[in-house]
Amino acid sequence: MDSVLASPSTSSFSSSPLNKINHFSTDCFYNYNCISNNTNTSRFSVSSSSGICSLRKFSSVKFDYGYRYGCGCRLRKRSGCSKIESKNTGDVMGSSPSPSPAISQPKVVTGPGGYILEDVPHLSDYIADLPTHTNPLQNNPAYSVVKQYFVHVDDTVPQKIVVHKDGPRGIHFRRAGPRQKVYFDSDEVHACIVTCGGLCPGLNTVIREIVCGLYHMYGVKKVLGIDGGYRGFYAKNTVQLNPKVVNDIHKRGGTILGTSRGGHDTSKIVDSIQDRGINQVYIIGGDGTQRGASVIFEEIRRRGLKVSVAGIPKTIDNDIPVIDRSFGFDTAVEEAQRAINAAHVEAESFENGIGLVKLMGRYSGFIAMYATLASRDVDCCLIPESPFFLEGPGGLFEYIEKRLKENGHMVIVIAEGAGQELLSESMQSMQQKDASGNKLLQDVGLWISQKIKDYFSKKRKMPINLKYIDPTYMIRAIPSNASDNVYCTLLAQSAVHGAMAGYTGFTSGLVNGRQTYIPFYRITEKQNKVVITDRMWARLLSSTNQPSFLSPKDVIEEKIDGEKEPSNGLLDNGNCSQETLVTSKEIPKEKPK
Ligand SMILES: Nc1ncnc2c1ncn2[C@@H]1O[C@H](COP(=O)(O)OP(=O)(O)OP(=O)(O)O)[C@@H](O)[C@H]1O
Ligand SMILES: O=P(O)(O)OC[C@H]1O[C@](O)(CO)[C@@H](O)[C@@H]1O
Ligand SMILES: [Mg+2]
Repeated sequence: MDSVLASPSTSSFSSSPLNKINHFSTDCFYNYNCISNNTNTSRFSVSSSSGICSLRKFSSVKFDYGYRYGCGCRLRKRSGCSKIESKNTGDVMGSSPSPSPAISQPKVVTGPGGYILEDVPHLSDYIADLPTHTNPLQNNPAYSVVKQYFVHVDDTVPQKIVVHKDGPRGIHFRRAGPRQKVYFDSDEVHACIVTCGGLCPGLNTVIREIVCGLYHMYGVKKVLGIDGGYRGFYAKNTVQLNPKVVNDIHKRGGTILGTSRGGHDTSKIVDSIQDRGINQVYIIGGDGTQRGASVIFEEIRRRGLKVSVAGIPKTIDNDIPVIDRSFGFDTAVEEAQRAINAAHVEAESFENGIGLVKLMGRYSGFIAMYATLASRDVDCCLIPESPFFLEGPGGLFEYIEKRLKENGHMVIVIAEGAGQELLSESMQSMQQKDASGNKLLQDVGLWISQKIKDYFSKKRKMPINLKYIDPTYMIRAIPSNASDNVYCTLLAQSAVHGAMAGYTGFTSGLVNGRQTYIPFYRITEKQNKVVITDRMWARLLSSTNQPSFLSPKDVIEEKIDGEKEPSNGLLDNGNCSQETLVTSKEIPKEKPK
C-alpha cells in the first residue's frame, strides 16, 4: 500500500512519545506506530509532552526521504509500510507559542544605573510549557557539600570592571554554572560534539570534559562525536563517546574528532541533528565556527526543536572578542618560547646573526606580542595591527642595522598576518581563499627573510646570518599545558551546565575571570585585535626598543577620521576585546631612502 496517512483522531501519540519509541536503525530513527490508516486524510496531529504539533496537508504520494513541517516534526512514508515514522520528534519538538521571527532578537534587559544584561536565548523562549527537573548535581556527593553550588538566577558578570564613580553599570553577561532546575531529563539527552576550523591546543581536553561533565555530573550516557567538522554531520561517520573513550585524550594534541574548514550546509546539518534525535549540540571552534553555530541555532529555533546549541570558543590566535583569552593561547605562547630561544641561540652564535621566528596570528598579533613580552630576547615584533615599512628613516632595515651594530645579533618575531599589504604589493598576490573563505596568506617569514638578505648583501654590502624558524604548526599541534587544561575544563563544564539548564545560542566564555554565557552575536560581530594605542603594545615597544614604525600623526589622524577613542588595555580590564585604531588603509608605503 502506497498511502499511509492518519486521521486526527486516531494518529495522536501518547502524551509521552518517548514511551513509544522503538529504535528503527542505528542512526537513531524512532518509529511511531500509526494506529490506523486513512488514505484520504489530509491532516493529523501529534501529541507530545511539550505540546501539540499540527501538520499541514499530507499528500498521498510516495516520499523517498520525508517531509519537514514547521513545528519540527519529520515524517517518512515508505511504500508498502503501514507506519508513520517520526525521527525522534517526541523529544525535540514543541509547540510554538507564536510564530518565531526569522532571526532571533537580542535579549537585552536593562536595569537601574545603566545596567544592561545581554542575555542568551533559552529553549522556553520558543517552546511553551517545557517541563523542568531537579538538577541531579543536588545528589552528587562531590558537589552537594559546596555552599551555594547553584548559580543564582540573577547572577551576571560585568563586561568592564574598570568603572568611574558616576559611570553607568554597563553591559553584563549571564553567569555560567549549574542551575537548580534543568530542562532535560538525563535519559532524554542525546548530545553531540563537533570541532571545526584550525587546530588548537586543548581541543581534546574540551571534548573530554564535555563527555565527562555530561556523564558524571548529569548522568548523560548518549554522546556522539561528529567526525571532521561541520561537514561530518552529513558526510562522515560518527563515534560514540564515553568517559572511557576520552580518558587520556587531553594528553594528545589535535582533536580526536578531526576538523575541517568549509562544508557548512545549515539545512543539512540541522536535518542530521533532527534525524539523529540530537538535543544538545556542542560546537568547538573559532570565529567562523561560532558564526556557523549561530545559524544552526537560528534554524533549530525556526523549526521549533528542543535542541540546545552551545559554542565553546577556540582560536589559537585569540581573535575572539569579549572573552579574556581563548584556550590554547597560553600553551601557544609558552611553546613559542622554545622557537624564540632557538632563534636567539642561532643569532648569538654568528656574526651579525638574525633569528627570525614566524608565529601564528592571521589578523591578530596576540601570540607574537605575548611571546615577545615573555621572552625578553626579542628585538622586534611585527604584528598585523601595526603597520611597518622596510626602507628609509624609521624603517625596519634601519633598525636592524642599528641593532646589529649595537649588539652583534638580533631576534625578530613576526606574526603570519603582519605586513601582508607589503607582500601583496611586491608579489602581485592572488586573492586566494581557503574552504571557509579566509584569505590565504603569503609566507611573510620567507618573504621578509629574502628582503632582509637582499638589502644587506646588495645595498649595504654587509654580511648577515639570518636563520628563519617557522614553528607555527608545531605549536598548534601540541597538547595544552596545565593552565589551559583547567581552563578547558571550566569552559566545557560551563557549556554543559548551560545546555542542561535550557540555554541555547550561546558561547561559554571567560569574562573578567568569570565563566559566562555570551550571545552568539557578540562573539561574531567583530574580531579581537591588539590595540596598538594601548598600554600593552607600549609595554612591548619599551621592552624591545623597536620603533613604532608609525608617526603619532598617523594615530591622531585616524582618531579624528574614525571618531574613535582609544580604549583600555588588556591588562587593565582583563579583556582584549578592543578594536585597533589603525586600519590597513593607513599602512605607509615603503618610504624612499
Ligand atoms: N558565516 C558563516 N556561516 C556559516 N558557517 C561558517 C561561517 N563562517 C565559517 N563557517 C564555517 O565554520 C567552520 C570553521 O570556520 P573557519 O575555517 O573560518 O575556522 P574558525 O572557526 O574561524 O577557526 P580558526 O580561524 O581559529 O581556525 C567552517 O566549516 C566554515 O564553513
Ligand atoms: O593552514 P590552516 O590549517 O588552514 O590554518 C592556518 C590558520 O589557522 C590559524 O591557526 C587559526 O586557527 C591561523 O593562525 C592560521 O592562519
Ligand atoms: Mg577564524
